[in-house]
Amino acid sequence: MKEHKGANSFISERQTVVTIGTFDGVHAGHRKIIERLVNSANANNLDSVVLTFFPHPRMVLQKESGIQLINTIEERKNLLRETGIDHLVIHPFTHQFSRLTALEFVRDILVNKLKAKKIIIGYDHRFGRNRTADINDLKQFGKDFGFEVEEISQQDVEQVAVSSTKIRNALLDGRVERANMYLQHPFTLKGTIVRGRGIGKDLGFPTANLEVAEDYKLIPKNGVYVVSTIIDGKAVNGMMNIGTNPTVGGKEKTIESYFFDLDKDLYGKQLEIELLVRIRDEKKFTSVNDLKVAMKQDQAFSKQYLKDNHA
Ligand SMILES: Cc1cc2nc3c(=O)[nH]c(=O)nc-3n(C[C@H](O)[C@H](O)[C@H](O)COP(=O)(O)O)c2cc1C
Ligand SMILES: Nc1ncnc2c1ncn2[C@@H]1O[C@H](COP(=O)(O)OP(=O)(O)O)[C@@H](O)[C@H]1O
Repeated sequence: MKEHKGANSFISERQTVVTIGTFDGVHAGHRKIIERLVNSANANNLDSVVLTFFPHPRMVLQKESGIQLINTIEERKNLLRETGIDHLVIHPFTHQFSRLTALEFVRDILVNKLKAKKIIIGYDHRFGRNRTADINDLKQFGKDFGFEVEEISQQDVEQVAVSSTKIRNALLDGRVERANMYLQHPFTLKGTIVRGRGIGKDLGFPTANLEVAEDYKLIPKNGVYVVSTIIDGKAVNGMMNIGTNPTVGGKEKTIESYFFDLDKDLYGKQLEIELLVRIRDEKKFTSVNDLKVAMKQDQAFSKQYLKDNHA
């Protein structure tokens, strides 16, 4: 997969078949559409192109919406790489870009830059300034400019939309097993290990604090989770707490993990941590000792869960 930082720097030998979308989560439904794209490209001797926008249009046009995405752009890129597409075009979505008319978008971007011979698109897709154009306009443009339009049916579009929403809702509810089932891969949190308040070691459970740089990344519901990651090339399991540490008078929301059978300085490391299942709510215990007891129970639960489900 070749990555292009915008349609302007796109180069390909052959003409292309293009699909347009956010593909947040790159879940089962997205994979079906992308499979159609790749098969169509192969059958017609075309290159397959996914055109996506970043920042997400709502991050630019409705800043206050506080949009939360399942994937950061980096994660989305890595997941799309596995699907076998030839090109990923990440076009910068700016106010200026949003002012392009439908004609300008089709002619200048899809036809002239991306060399589209075919476009696979949802029946309800709208585009161009103020989203004025629809799929019938696109079909008419196709006649004018010589490309074909393949429509994704209402049923298929709804399935995709529903599952993105379902995944977000499941994560916000802490139902990560359910989310992972829809995703067909584990939901992850990726970031840098930073210093906390240094209380963990005293508790007997040193916890690596994960700082996620992207403010638009969806963070699942507060609580305790069984997790898995790779540290220095080795698979490591552990348990994570997302919350404010009320027992020790914390205020800020932190994401911290204790990893089993590991004793290593992790400060500054980049980790991508898979969330597997939620164990319980975060609680305000009456003593640090009660917290310790709970964490020992969490550890026992996690190990049993990993044994049963993650051998
Ligand atoms: C598995 C796990 C479960 C936790 N559960 C709770 C909890 O229920 N309530 C709470 O106040 N803190 C909880 N914590 C957070 C601890 O209070 C935290 O690890 C400790 O304050 C260390 O913070 P530090 O790394 O910033 O020093 C939990 C941490 C882990 C790793
Ligand atoms: N098994 C482990 N799991 C998590 N962190 C560990 C482990 N062993 C050592 N560490 C180190 O200990 C640090 C956490 O210790 P802690 O006392 O909780 O301090 P802090 O408040 O800075 O997170 C981690 O960031 C990591 O560098």
